[in-house]
Amino acid sequence: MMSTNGSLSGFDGVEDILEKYIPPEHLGSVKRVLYGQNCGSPVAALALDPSVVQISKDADFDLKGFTFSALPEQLRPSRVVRVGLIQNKTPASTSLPFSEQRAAVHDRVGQLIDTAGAGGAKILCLQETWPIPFAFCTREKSWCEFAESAETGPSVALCQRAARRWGMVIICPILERDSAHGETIWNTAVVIGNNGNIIGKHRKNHIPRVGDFNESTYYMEGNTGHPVFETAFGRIAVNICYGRHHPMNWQVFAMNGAEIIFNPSATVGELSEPLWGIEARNAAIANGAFAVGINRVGTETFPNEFTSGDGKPAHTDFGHFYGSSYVAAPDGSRTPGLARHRDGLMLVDMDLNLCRQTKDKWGFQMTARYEMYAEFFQKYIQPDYQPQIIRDPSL
Ligand SMILES: NC(=O)NCCC(=O)O
Repeated sequence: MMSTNGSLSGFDGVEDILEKYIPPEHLGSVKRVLYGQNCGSPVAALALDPSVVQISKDADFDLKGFTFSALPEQLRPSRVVRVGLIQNKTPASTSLPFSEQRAAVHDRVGQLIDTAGAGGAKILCLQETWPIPFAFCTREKSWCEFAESAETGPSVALCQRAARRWGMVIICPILERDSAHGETIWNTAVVIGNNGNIIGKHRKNHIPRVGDFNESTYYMEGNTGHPVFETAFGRIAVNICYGRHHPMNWQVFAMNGAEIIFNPSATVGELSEPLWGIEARNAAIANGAFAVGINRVGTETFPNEFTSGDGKPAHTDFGHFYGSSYVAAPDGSRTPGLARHRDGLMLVDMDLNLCRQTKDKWGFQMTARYEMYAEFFQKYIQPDYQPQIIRDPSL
C-alpha cells in the first residue's frame, strides 16, 4: 500500500509509529530497549545550522543530526568527528539518455554533498554505485556504459572537487571500469582524502545472487582485501552492501584497525528490511567500531521487463529501496533511520574514543579465541573436512 506521501506500507518509518502509539510513560523504556543508550542516555540530537535546515526544506530532503559521546578520559583528549551519510533516489527516468541521467544524479548528489560540507561533515559516505540506477536486475549490458575509472571518472572528479572545497573525506562508491585489466568491471568505493587526493579504493568482496540482485552478471568478487584508510579524521573502511551479511567481512576490517566501517548499500524492502537494523548494529557491537548503514531510496523502473528465475512474473521495477540509513555505535546504541521514501542527509558527531572504551568494558576482542577459530578454519577449508558432530549413541 502506498501512502499519500509516497512511503510504502502506509508509514514513514518505525520511529513515527513508536512516537505516535507508545504511551508517553513507556516511550523512554521502549526506546532504551530498541535503540540502546549512549553513556547512559538516549542518543542525543545534534543541533544543526539553521541555514542547513533551510536548504533541506527548500530542496526537499530529510535532514537528521545526532551525537554519540564517550566518557571523558584523563590521558587522552576526546576525538569527535562529524560524519555525514547521504541516501538518494535516482532522480531521472531510466529511459532518458545516459548523459542526462548522469547529469541529473550529479546535480542532486552534488547539492547533498555541498549541504553536508556546509553542515560541517568531515567524513562523508554516499550510497552504493550512486551515479547510476541500480540496473543490475536487468542483466542488460548497456548499463556498463556507466562504469568509470576509479582514478579519473567524472563522478570521482565531482567528489574530489567537493572534498577540496569542504576539506572533507568522501567515500565515493561507483561502478568501476578497470581498463588496464581488459575493461573489467568492479563494484568499488573510492576513498578521497580531505585534500581531494585519492587515498585508495576497495572493491566489493561479496556479490549477491538473490532475487533481482543479478550483480554477478556484471562484476566479480573484489580483489582488494580489507583495506583500512587512515584519514585526517580517523581510520575508516568500507564494507559494500551484501558484505554486511558476512560477519567476518566486518570483523577483518575492524581487525585491521577501522574505527568507522561504512556500509554503502542498495537493498529493497521485500528482501531485507527486517535485517537492516540488525546487521550493521551487530557489527558495531561485535567489533568495537562505529557502523554506518546507507541505503538507496525510491522505486526504480526500467524500460524492459526482466525475470530472475524465481517464479515471479516478468516485471520492470526492482521493488522499493527503503532508505532508513542509520549509524550504530560500539556500545550498541543507534540513531533512528533517515526516511524510507525521501532523499536524506544525516550528520553525526561521534567521539571515536568510544571504540576503545567499549573494548575495555566488554573485552570481546580480548576473549575472542582467534587461535581456536584459526585452527578450525584451517580444517574446514580442506576438501576432506568432516563436521564435528557427536551423535547421541541411543539414536
Ligand atoms: N547491492 C547488494 O549487494 N544488494 C544485495 C541485497 C542485500 O544485501 O540486501
